[in-house]
Amino acid sequence: MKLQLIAVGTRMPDWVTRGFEEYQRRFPRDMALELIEIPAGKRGKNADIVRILQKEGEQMLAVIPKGNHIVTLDLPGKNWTTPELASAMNKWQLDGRDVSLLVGGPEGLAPACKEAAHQSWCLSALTLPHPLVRIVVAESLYRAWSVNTNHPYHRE
Ligand SMILES: C[S@@+](CC[C@H](N)C(=O)[O-])C[C@H]1O[C@@H](n2cnc3c(N)ncnc32)[C@H](O)[C@@H]1O
Repeated sequence: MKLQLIAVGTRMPDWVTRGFEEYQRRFPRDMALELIEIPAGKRGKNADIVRILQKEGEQMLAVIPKGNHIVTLDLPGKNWTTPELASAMNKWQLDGRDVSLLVGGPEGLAPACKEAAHQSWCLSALTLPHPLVRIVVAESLYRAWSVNTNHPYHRE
């Protein structure tokens, strides 16, 4: 199974890139974590946010291979514990589809992305900055993988 993290925002600060790659490189070959960055629309003074969100959403959905299982990162989503995330990951693997995880930009995800989602995952009741979300997602997925494979990274 492949994991695809589709996130709005390019040109991340160095600490974000390094933080994400720190976890990305730990994934095994049979569960590689790919990052696809979607350029954020220009948010000028009179920007049409509805149109910008819609365009970001279209770009996100366009890079998802047909048949993938789609999980949005969203505040109304499910608050998974690590064992629950590990169990969800097990189900994804049994299901046999690749998984696309979607992280929105400053105003969140486009309605079309929310509609396309099969599952929604909430990391915390706090709104987190989108650059940080990609690091937390990578670490949490790696931890879930370590639970499922009895790797010593996760300790109860
Ligand atoms: C700055 S937030 C957007 C906030 C926006 N007001 C909203 O309601 O979605 C950017 C993205 O980070 C992700 N995100 C932020 N906090 C999150 C959380 N606690 N759980 C899951 N995803 C979160 C979501 O994908 C969101 O679209």
